[in-house]
Amino acid sequence: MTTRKPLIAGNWKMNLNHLEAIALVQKLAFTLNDKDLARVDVAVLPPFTDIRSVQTLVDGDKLQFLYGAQDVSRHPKGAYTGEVSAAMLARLGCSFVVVGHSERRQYHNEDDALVNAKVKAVFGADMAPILCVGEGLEVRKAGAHVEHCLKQLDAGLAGVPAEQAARAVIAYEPVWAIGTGEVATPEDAQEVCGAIRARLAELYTDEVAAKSRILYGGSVKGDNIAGIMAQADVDGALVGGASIDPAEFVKICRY
Ligand SMILES: O=C(CO)COP(=O)(O)O
Repeated sequence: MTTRKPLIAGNWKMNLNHLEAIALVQKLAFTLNDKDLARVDVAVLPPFTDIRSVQTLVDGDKLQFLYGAQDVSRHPKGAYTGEVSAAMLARLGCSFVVVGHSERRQYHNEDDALVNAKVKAVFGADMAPILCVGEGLEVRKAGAHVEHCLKQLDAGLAGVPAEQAARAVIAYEPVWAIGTGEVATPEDAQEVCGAIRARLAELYTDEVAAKSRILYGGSVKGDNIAGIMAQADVDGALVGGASIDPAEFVKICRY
């Protein structure tokens, strides 16, 4: 049986100023010890402008943290004003890039084709995408949530070969649970995460499915993480609001 090391990733979104960002990483570094980091992978996902500083802290103090970005350009280079390429992020030591977050799908009109192109750009630069899927409230009420998420998964991974897919991190983030305080039940999280793993086995192989880490995201806090992590197919969490509060994030990492 493949054992998957849990991953707790903090998506800071567009929060914190530069000094607060540095202070947060320093607090996490001070609090999380080798035992914690042997048990779980901990990653922070700052805005682009803070990644270089996070890299300096991680390299300078030989911290065991991972880090990544919240978005990436689909283009490799060239005249794309305002864009940041996957190669640029890889050179900054990023391990992960969030792709297809519902906030980008919703506010920046990112469709499945763009999400797929970004997933490929991230793999092409030897990083791992954190591919987000998740349904809105209407879809859930209609009982079509599993189907909806699998469709987003299929589209996000279209044309991605098995050797890359095994590195993918998939995050199930129901839109109705993001920033609302309304966390999914552990059973809800397991239903969709289990379906995602079964689909990875169909799309690729049992081995790919067994290796891929599947996260839950949406109102994860220190007092609800344990039940979610107890589920067979939940390998970690993508944490928003609680990830910029060091005490709360540490509590989550120590679920
Ligand atoms: O969107 C999320 C992480 O990507 C979840 O955000 P919250 O934890 O604030 O609900």
